Amino acid sequence: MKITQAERDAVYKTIFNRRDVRSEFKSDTIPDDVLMRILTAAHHAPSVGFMQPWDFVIVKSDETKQRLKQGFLKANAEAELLFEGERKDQYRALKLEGILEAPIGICITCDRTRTGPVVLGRTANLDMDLYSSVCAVQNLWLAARAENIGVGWVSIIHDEVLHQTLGIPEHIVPVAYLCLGYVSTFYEKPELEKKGWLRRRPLETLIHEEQWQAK
Ligand SMILES: Cc1cc2c(cc1C)N(C[C@H](O)[C@H](O)[C@H](O)COP(=O)(O)O)c1[nH]c(=O)[nH]c(=O)c1N2
Repeated sequence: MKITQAERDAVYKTIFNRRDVRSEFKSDTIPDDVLMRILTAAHHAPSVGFMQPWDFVIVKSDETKQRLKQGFLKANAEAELLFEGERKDQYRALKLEGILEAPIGICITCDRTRTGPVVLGRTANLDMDLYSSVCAVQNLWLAARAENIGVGWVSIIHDEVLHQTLGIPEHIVPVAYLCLGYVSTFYEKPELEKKGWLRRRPLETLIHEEQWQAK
């Protein structure tokens, strides 16, 4: 199957216009068939040895979201202490999650035992299963963008909060907690860039010919 030029352009358009969304969620429900398309895209991510180590925990209730929000507030208060001076003020002014506003939360996990102790491709580096679940996150993020649905990754929360709140078994790793919803707007640039936190690095400073060079 050959990808046409228009289809190629649509893929790049989706990649370049994907954003991390925190503040612009609308309360509109995501229809089940749309959610299933997005989850199916996540489930078609590459995985080491075709291990498919992911599960998807879907969060819709206010009660669960409130508990997760408390977890965020605690972790965020700890995070604030790590920044100093002006940077701390800047950090405090950022909104870094949309847990309550987003109609749906999805926790993508990694079952490190899924296909037994020896997995094709995971023999030299055991973390390949985690990387596989991250591939599912990215597929979900891009598929959601193609559906005009925003996604925000909330990592300022301790794993134990996700384990306890979502009943995730101990041997399963919560890889990502994602907030999903239709949005009022997608920013053209990363919000952290827009708000002066960091800028995109020039690509040419990140490309190394043959050998890694300090740049
Ligand atoms: C692993 C990981 C974890 C997080 C994020 C991303 C990733 C990949 N990002 C989003 C991040 O800030 C964002 O991707 C960058 O700022 C670039 O912006 P765009 O995604 O291009 O809009 C993110 N954003 C946020 O507001 N709170 C968070 O806890 C996190 N955590």
